[in-house]
Amino acid sequence: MSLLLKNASIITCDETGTVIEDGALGIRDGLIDYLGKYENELHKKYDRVIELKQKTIMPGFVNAHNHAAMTLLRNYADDMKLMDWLFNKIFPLEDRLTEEGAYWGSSLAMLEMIKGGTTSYCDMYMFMDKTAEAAAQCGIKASLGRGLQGESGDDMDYRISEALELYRSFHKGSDGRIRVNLAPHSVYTCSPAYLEKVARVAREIQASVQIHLSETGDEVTNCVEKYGMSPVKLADKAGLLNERTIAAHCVAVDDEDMEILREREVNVVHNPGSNMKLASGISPVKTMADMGINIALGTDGASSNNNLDMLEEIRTASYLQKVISKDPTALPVDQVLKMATVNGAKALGFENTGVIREGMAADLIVINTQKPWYYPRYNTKSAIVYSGNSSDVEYVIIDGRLIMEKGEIITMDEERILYEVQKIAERMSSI
Ligand SMILES: CSC[C@H]1O[C@@H](n2cnc3c(O)ncnc32)[C@H](O)[C@@H]1O
Ligand SMILES: [Zn+2]
Repeated sequence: MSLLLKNASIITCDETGTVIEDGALGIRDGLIDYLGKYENELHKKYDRVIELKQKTIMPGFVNAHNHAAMTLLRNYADDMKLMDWLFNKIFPLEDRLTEEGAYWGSSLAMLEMIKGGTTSYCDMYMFMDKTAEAAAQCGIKASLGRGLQGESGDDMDYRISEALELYRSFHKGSDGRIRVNLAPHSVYTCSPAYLEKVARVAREIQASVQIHLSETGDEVTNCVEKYGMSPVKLADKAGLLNERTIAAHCVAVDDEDMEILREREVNVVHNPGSNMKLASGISPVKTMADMGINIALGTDGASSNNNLDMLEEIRTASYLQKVISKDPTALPVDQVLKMATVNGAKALGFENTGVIREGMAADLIVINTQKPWYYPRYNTKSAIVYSGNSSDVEYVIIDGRLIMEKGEIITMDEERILYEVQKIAERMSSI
């Protein structure tokens, strides 16, 4: 079905930050086939026309670091430091996670992401075949990695085998909406030999790699004590760092680390909400972006954030860099919007999304900007970044398909997801 969206402000997130007022956007075969002012009779070329007066179209957000099924652990363990939170609360509860839990927890995350305007995301977790099923049902674009942790021996091979099985079954599935990556968790849960093995396998199949890297000062101190080098240097020595690598966090990085990340063309994912809640620190993303490193944005899992709201991450990212640099020009509107869209698409290897342009995939959201907090309208992009609400997202379109219309999710059963999740959470936490 072809679709024409008309009379909207269109934020393109293109190179020059173009905004088209009273614009029209045509969609055919999943792609944007018209972008510009409404022209007479244009509507006759499309099967359906949606009138969007006072509304704003922009690219869907790309959440470049998440653990979807962790919605099941939302509000389970708060106000703790990373290592205490992870090893004493999260890992033990995750040992009780089942396939069913992963499916419904992932579905809940997708429901929340779609409602907040996210059209693509990256995941590292367990039971990823179940997450892939949920993604296929939802229609969201997803880069999925089975989390890998290991020291040596058989154990490491069994997890990597699972990751390869996931790759064979789902990579480029759902009309290309699902990708599979390799996901070594971190330098503190994987031995150097294990990281080397993952790097070798990734090279063989040309897969993307995602890893938590230098999330805290403690991680760096322990790594230097144990291996005599920083996590970035260790990951580089293992052969893990290249233009297909997604490095989440990069909070505790020094000049040499950042130079390595730049040289290897690593994609860094900034997770300001999680970094603040776990008191991990503030990533020097302005410095890294100024060096030319591709910086994307992510929420991290719902247990360390505690939501999957990309608009909140956008605002937090901008404010945090202004505060630490004492420079209000740090991470201005256009830059932070790109981090949440086109930079994320690049990081995840989704080449055809993140920007509104003819020929690109129609991965779009419509925000109802006819609300008090968007007025007066001097600058639509600023209004969205600094005073917008994710609950104002009314339409979500992915590959030209309506996933949400007037706030109603079309592809998933919202009521059932909430019911199943509550049942599973009660079962998990009561054992
Ligand atoms: C092995 S699957 C992924 C693994 O990552 C854990 N996790 C979630 N958030 C973080 C974070 O901020 N730093 C490190 N690890 C994190 C999650 O609980 C899973 O066990
Ligand atoms: Zn994470």
